[in-house]
Amino acid sequence: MTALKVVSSKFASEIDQELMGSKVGFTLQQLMELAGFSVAQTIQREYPLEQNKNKNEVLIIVGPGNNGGDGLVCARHLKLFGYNPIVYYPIRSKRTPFYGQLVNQLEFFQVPILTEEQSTKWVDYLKPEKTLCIVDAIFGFSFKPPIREPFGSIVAEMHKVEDKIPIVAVDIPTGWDVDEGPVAEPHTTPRVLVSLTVPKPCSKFIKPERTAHYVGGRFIPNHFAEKYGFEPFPYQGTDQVLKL
Ligand SMILES: NC(=O)C1=CN([C@@H]2O[C@H](COP(=O)(O)OP(=O)(O)OC[C@H]3O[C@@H](n4cnc5c(N)ncnc54)[C@H](O)[C@@H]3O)[C@@H](O)[C@H]2O)[C@@H](O)CC1
Ligand SMILES: [K+]
Repeated sequence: MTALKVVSSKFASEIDQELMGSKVGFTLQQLMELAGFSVAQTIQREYPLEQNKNKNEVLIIVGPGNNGGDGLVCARHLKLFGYNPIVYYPIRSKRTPFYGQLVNQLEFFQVPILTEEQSTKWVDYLKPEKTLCIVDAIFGFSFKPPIREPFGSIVAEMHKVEDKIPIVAVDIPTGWDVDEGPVAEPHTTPRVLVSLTVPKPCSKFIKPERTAHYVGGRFIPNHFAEKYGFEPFPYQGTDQVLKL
């Protein structure tokens, strides 16, 4: 058990900017690949296929920003791990051509992405007998409540099924205020939270008996963590995630 250390939404975005600034020089693509990979690795730890013989579907709900991008990457890795990911991507980002490339990769990997027509019936893809978990890649640390449509209705539907089908939240449980936690409706309560780089303050509101907490996105050196005032996480070996 590691002492929980958090950074505010303001620091989280500063960390991002510094990593992708001219001095350090990471690209968004590099960080997103590791972030999405770490979410897929967490799912493999929490819901191994060997222990879930008749279930292999994972519904990945993808939002319009970088949190959504992490979800697209996660879907590709899950497919490689032997899962059957299905992607629901209601508002496709045009922010950079990179999102289109991630979608092309999913098509290449034969990962289904719900069409506009299928999207109206996306809840039909939530089947407790088949769906291992839902990946909440809707919003991350740039979310500001109140939630706008169509995501308000989507989150309300997720909340209805969350006791039957576990939700794995990427970085922030969607609907939660990044610093204040589950203060607004609608919101979901995940079974698993994967904090990226370092947990955000809202993670203090998760209940350990309900939600397993992992940190992933293993891409910063120890001196950088210390500069932002948090202890480096003791990842083991080649692991991309650490259960807190
Ligand atoms: N260093 C890191 O930790 C990394 C973070 N990444 C991911 O990037 C995320 C942050 O990405 P972004 O800054 O793109 O932001 P988000 O993905 O959190 O969300 C931004 C999008 O949400 C919309 N939005 C915000 N509030 C809304 C509301 N109330 N209703 C409806 N739409 C709303 C915005 O218009 C924008 O399109 C992180 O949480 C993490 O998942 C990774 O992709 C890369 C590395
Ligand atoms: K999320």
